[in-house]
Amino acid sequence: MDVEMGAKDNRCKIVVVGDTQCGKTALLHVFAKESYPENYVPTVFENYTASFEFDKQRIELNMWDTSGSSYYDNVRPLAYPDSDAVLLCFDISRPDTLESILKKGTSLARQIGAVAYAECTSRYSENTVCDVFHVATVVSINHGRPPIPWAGPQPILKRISHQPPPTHIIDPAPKVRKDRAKSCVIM
Ligand SMILES: Nc1nc2c(ncn2[C@@H]2O[C@H](COP(=O)(O)OP(=O)(O)OP(=O)(O)O)[C@@H](O)[C@H]2O)c(=O)[nH]1
Repeated sequence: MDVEMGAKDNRCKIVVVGDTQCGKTALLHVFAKESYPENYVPTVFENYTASFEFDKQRIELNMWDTSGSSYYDNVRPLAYPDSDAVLLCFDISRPDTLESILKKGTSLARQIGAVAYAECTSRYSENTVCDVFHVATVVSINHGRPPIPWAGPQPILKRISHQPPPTHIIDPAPKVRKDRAKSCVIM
């Protein structure tokens, strides 16, 4: 996760990438609009905002939803400049989406120094979605450091573990819990 936090305004730009239909829009919709989108509408580019108080600071997240379609491979990178965090998403019930994001995203993750891994289900648990964005926020305001000091007593961060070195991401593969998790995020 690449993090460059504006010290004065606490504004973060978070870009969400991953294969088509892996659940990016649902993730953002649940977090920013507190509702689950029942109908699938393919995204080209979409922006969401959310503001909240975190660790006695006012945080404003500006979240960029991108298309997972290869048709937009050339325009997607236009979203990356100035981002504080890039969420590399995959669908835990579709291993091909993990392979794909690892192929496309591992060099990006290495380049930017990915720091955390989280699972969530937008459909069944808003809390798990909040976990993802809380960790993204923690890492952002910690200037890219993984959320170790936060991982203990706070249930909200329980699911979060350090991302292993990229070569270990697939082996062992993340546990598949099709009933609960849909979207997973490597930050
Ligand atoms: N069961 C389940 N389905 C989900 C979940 N999140 C998204 N979906 C479904 O997966 C489909 C795709 O979701 P989107 O969020 O639109 O996927 P996307 O990654 O934004 O897709 P693109 O715009 O094509 O890149 C939709 O039918 C959603 O209802 C989830 O957590 N659980």
